[in-house]
Amino acid sequence: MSSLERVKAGEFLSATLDIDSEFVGGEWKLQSGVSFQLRARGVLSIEPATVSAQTKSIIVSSGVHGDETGPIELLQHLSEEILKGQFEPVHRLLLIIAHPTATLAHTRFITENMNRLFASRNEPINIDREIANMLQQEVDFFYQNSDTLDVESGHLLRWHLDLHSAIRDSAHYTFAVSPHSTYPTRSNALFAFLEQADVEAVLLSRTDSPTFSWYSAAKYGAQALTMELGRVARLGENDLELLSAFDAALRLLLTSQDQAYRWQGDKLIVYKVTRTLTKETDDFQFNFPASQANFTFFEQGCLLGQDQDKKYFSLEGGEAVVFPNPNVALGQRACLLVQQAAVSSEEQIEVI
Ligand SMILES: O=C(O)CCC(=O)N[C@@H](CCC(=O)O)C(=O)O
Ligand SMILES: [Zn+2]
Repeated sequence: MSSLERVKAGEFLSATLDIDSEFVGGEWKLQSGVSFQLRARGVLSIEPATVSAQTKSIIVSSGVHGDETGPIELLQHLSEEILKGQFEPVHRLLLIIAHPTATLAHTRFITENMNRLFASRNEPINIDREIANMLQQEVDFFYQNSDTLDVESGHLLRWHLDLHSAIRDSAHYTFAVSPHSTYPTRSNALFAFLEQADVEAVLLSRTDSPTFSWYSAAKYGAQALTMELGRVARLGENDLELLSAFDAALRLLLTSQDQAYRWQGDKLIVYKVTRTLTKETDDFQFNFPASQANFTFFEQGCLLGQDQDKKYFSLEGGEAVVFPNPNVALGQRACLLVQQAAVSSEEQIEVI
């Protein structure tokens, strides 16, 4: 069976992972009127039977880091039901299983961390760069054929949920990073979604980053999030029960014309990113173990790490560390430092 035939039969994941077979794309439609386009390996676009001024354009991506497989399994289940006509989205949808070569190799990436390759188009010198370029083009195509805003309600129509799993312990089992954008991408609807998905915390980034969710937020004003959904495990060994609240909230998002529920400012913990520490030299080191859990809090004045003669101390009010990794490439983020923040719960969420 060709990759196209396998996807049509509901096997989006196994067709994507069969990298030795030639890729065959194509378009087709179900009797319900839902139509599909297999645009590239791991990129499946789905159009609802009818489109209106309220129709959202939602990207759900997984596997940007190849070994973060829980979200990949979740997308396989969702896509299978859509492909078999058992679940019908009412919005435009782009499903992505991003990096099959890294997934097959059980690694985060092959040569370069792909989630640092979305600042601009890359010179295509390795597979991570080639895929990042292809994904940028697919996002361009998907959003360029869509409206940003439902003018009547003022609701944003572009969404991008980039699904990951954390590689270390975390005080919050699920959390999200909201990338910086000059567009108003932090809507009440987005925060209501996070709360419904039982996501425990959200980090508000205040500077540009070269990540996939940043690309959609910064270039297209999409309500984009990098979502950390639990811990890394091998493909087939994920307990998807732990992601059932997220799955339910996603399905609700895909099938509701509009969201009645509003975020009132409770439950979800909001952090602002105070600093991004960048590894400048090979001497960069943390003053805590490499396995330190995400959101470990340091009182003001603690020595967090150093890079040659530069020393990093926690700021006034203390700071918590997220994604600490001293082994990143030079010039890349070694960790985020965050502080809890009070925010307004109006139409757009702002730090008070
Ligand atoms: O658990 C970790 O240390 C890394 C998990 C991960 O892949 N996180 C993303 C976050 C991206 C963002 O800041 O939006 C990453 O590092 O790419
Ligand atoms: Zn990741």
